[in-house]
Amino acid sequence: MATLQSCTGDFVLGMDLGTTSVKVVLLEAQSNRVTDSRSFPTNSDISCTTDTHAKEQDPALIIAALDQCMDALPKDKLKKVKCIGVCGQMHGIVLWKSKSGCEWLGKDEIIRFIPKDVSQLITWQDGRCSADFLSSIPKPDSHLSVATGFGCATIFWYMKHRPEFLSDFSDAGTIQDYVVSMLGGLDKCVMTGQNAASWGYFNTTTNQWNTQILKDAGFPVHLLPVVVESGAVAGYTSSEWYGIPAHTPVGAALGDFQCSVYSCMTDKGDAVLNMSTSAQLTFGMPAEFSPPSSPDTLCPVAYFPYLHGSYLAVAASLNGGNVMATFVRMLDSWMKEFALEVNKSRIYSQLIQSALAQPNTDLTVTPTLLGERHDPTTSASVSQISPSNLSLGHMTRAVCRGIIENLATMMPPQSMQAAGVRCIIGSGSALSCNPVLQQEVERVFPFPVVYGKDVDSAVGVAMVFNDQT
Ligand SMILES: Nc1ncnc2c1ncn2[C@@H]1O[C@H](COP(=O)(O)OP(=O)(O)O)[C@@H](O)[C@H]1O
Ligand SMILES: O=C(CO)[C@@H](O)[C@H](O)[C@H](O)[C@H](O)COP(=O)(O)O
Repeated sequence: MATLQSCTGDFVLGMDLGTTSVKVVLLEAQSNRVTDSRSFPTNSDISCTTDTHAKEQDPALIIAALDQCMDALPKDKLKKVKCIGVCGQMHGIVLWKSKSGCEWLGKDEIIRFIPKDVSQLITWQDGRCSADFLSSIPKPDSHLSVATGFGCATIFWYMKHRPEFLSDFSDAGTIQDYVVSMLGGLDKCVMTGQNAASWGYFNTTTNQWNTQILKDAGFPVHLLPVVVESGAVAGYTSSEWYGIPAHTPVGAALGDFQCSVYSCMTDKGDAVLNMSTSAQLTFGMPAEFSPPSSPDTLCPVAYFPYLHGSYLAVAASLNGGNVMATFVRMLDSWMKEFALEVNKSRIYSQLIQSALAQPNTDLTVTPTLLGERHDPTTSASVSQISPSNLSLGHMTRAVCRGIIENLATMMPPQSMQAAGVRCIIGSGSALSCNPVLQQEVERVFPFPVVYGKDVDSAVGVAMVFNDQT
């Protein structure tokens, strides 16, 4: 596998293909400082009328948001990029035809690609694999269980319900693997253990897919990506791209949650609370830790591969910033019924302002709109309602409190203390843009809390590849 030792250039480009937005940063290699960052929402959700559990996104719109970001970065600096690091939403799957997954276009001196023979992205929020369905597929040889929204579970679902869909494609990966494949002109998708673990049927100890188990079940194993080390180079840009020279190294894609950790964890006693569309509370396991041999499906804490063979203990909640976003969408649609049009960011700022003026509430919101992987059938609820606690401030405070308390239920502060945690680092834009969530973190957890910025995963992936050179 190629290395980065001999790369010259002044900047590393970091990219995070998130569930809600795409973020890019330019990291100055010498100082390890971010000089420029851009973020654009993808607005890529596809509404599926036939299956309400389906959660899909349009890759063309994700790449359009990436184009907006790239177009807004300083052109002189892009010419001096020495390496590209990519991360993004884990677990999900997109399929494509390996020879024609994109088309390259050149206009006004800008060379870019657009998706061509590519499926929709079936995301980590997808709920089409029911508990019954999941119990009908083989048991994995892994310490990680398989949940709905995981790439391999989604392939099993298509095998049963729409096998002809799969035969249209020769390659598959997460959306971040797709981007790496297109930039590098790869014939076969490569994937790091971080993303492979998020698909299920991957043994993190041997760093291999459960190929025999999958073959025995008739699974199309030719769709499985080739696994490489986290931190490895996947290939080199096959063309100039937004001024970045051809032949620039592209790192194999990493998970967004591991990259958010890399951007800010400096000490063994640090835990990281990342909140974007979803939320993860995590801390590093000792170097000698090895995971159990089989999964505990009822445990809210999982052990995900990080770097150099180490693991992160993580409470990965499906209910983070998306809960606030759903609340905002609900208010927006109610107001539209009254023929009122209020800008979404105005709704966020009013909610936050109202909740800051309401520091406490007895209203209780259980925020688990999407269930949780260890408890998929749980749903959200509002309780302890009284005539005096129905203001916007009470409701927003209760939503934010519920999101944080749910995380504390999944990873209790006592267990964090016992593991040596002394400080929480807050990251992700849902947290950095919302002081009410910040107050609730500080109230619920008995640790000092410090905050990062809103583009942390993009910074983290740039740092990973800068540290290799
Ligand atoms: N104007 C805003 N004020 C506060 N929070 C916001 C605002 N807009 C979006 N958010 C929060 O940010 C979340 C999305 O964060 P983002 O970093 O874009 O996610 P991802 O990395 O998953 O793409 C939303 O789910 C919402 O909770
Ligand atoms: O579920 C996990 C890890 O198991 C998540 O932490 C993982 O980061 C996924 O990428 C997210 O669910 C999606 O990330 P984001 O778009 O919410 O930032």
